[in-house]
Amino acid sequence: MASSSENLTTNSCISNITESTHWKAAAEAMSCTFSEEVHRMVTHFSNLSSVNLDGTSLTVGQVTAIARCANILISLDEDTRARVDSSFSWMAEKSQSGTGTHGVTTGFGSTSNRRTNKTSDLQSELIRFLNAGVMIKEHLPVSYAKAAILVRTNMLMKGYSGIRWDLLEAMTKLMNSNLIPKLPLRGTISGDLLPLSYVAGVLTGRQNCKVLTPEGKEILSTDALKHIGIEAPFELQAKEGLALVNGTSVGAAVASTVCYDANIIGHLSIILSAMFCEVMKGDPQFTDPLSHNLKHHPGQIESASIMKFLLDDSEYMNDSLPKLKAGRYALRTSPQWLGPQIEVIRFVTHAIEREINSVNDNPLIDVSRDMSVRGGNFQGTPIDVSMDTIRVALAAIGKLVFAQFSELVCDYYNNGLPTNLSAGKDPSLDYGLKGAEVAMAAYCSELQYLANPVITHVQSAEQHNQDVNSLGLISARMSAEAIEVLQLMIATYLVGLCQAIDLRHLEENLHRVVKQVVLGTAENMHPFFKLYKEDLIRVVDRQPVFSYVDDPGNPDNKLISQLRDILVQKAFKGGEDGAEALKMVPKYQEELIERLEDEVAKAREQFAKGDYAVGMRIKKCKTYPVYRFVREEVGTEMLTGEKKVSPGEYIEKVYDAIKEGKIGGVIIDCIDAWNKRN
Ligand SMILES: N[C@@H](Cc1ccccc1)C(=O)O
Repeated sequence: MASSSENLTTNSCISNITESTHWKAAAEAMSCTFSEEVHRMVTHFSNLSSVNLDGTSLTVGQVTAIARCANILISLDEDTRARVDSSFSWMAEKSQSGTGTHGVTTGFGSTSNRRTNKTSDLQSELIRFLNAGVMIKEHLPVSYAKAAILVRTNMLMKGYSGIRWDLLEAMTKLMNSNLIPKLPLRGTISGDLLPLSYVAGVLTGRQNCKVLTPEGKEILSTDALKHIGIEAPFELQAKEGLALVNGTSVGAAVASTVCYDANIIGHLSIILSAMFCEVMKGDPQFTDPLSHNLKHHPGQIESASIMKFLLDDSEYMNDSLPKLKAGRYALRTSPQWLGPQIEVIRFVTHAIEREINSVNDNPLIDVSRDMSVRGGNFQGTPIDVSMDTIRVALAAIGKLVFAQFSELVCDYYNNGLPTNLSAGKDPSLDYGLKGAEVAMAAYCSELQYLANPVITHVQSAEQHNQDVNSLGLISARMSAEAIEVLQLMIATYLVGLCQAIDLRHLEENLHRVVKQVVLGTAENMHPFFKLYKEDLIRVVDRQPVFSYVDDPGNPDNKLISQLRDILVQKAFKGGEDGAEALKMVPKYQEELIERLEDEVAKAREQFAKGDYAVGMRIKKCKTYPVYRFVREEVGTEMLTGEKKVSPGEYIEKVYDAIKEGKIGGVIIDCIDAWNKRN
């Protein structure tokens, strides 16, 4: 993705590039499917062992991998060295010539009317006064700080900032040794001046700037520098302080990880909607391409196509058990709902990928034109707008997950599954996922609250010099929080879906036994009963197993009463034979009850031991990787009141596995064939 805009920001003849070139590059970067892009992103993330920074080709997958893994080696692309060096030399020369360059020989921001020729001292003072953060209780998580340094280094490679190569090398060595400057969590508005000033503080050996070791120990900046072979801290030269701090790298780094996770969640929610259709025994017609092609939104079309692919020969769609007539909106319109969200996620991801490969410094040095240019690329509006927007999409996905989960756990909607999805023998002592349902509502509410925009909260700052400022990092942090909450919802939902799949399996096994008992008992009665076998089977097939199976011996349960009714009706119309058969109905009922109690109990025991008369449908489904992940890779089982394991114990395990990045592979396993098919 980044590669398609490659060179648009490094070309020395930038003025020759027309506006439309960039729109074209942005559009062309979207020419593959969302799935292909997610596939590539996950592969970047999972197989990364090294990254060579050249200022143009960094991806959100790479940033996320480096944020989260300690052993990815970062190097600087030697081919870019000449341009970095020449911008530094240009600045060094000009700083002596007495021309006023903002932040080089003048003061900063609203105070740029001041003048000095002590260019090095000015940069030290910049870092000192920007070290205004507080880190006693909280600081920016180390993973984000590392990603921020990565993104900053990448942008400095572009050669418009007037910074020494040695400083870039020092930043790279710090990252490779996992010695990460401690940055404040809060205090940034447009450019990430405050947090980045602590990176500069470490490089210049400031005593208040600390570094965190891989073991989480806090060490002095000077000790960290010694560790990477730098005995004397750097003395910043003209413009170098500004080059380090005046930009969007921290917000862009956090936003990169948000985009990575959002792509995974966005894609997963398409797969989970198909799985929802399977366990609900929904009608898959909602995936028919006609609807989607006629609406012609690419995200919707792709979502529906993936769902159709997953459902086309799904074992759940092909059995004889009752189907949902028309799914509710959370199922039937899931492609319409998810399509726009993945379009937003994609668009945002591309914007963030442009940002991490952009020049977001000020002032800029154009050696080719022998001038510096004052502008405002530190303004992180692309980050704020992207992160505000993605949060709305995340909230909408969460809403869908909530709606699907709510249908699934309620027997009024779930097409024959037990209420609360409780799987125990005695529903009065098993409330299944009721607690998880409550938690889900809490998560969903928090997520919707987080969807509020940040950009509407801008204050005019720094004596009205920064009278609009983008708050990119704040918005990225809020989005990272939204991701956390949504991941909790997804983990909870996954446990619910797998519970439902196991219940369908139990249902089938019990259904088989009930059918045998109903017919077997009829066989032993009056021959008349045999004539009505089909009717008896129809009753068994239509009546959901879980509506009677917890109390199979109760003569008033729905199965027994319907069987009795049908036999009585038929007997009344059956002449002499019927009259005789009618007398047998009480006996049939008595025997049926006795055998059902016995056989159902036995079948339950057998099922609990993993001895299945009817195999697992899910194993033959294209969504099986999801089930396998939750049950085998994570290590969970069907929950029952009898087993004493609480839902939270399993949800936590699933959440943990998601956090470890394991769900990406599950998505690839599910849609690999779909990707290849295209
Ligand atoms: N971001 C400001 C520079 C600045 C630095 C430090 C404090 C205030 C302002 C600019 O480039 O215009």
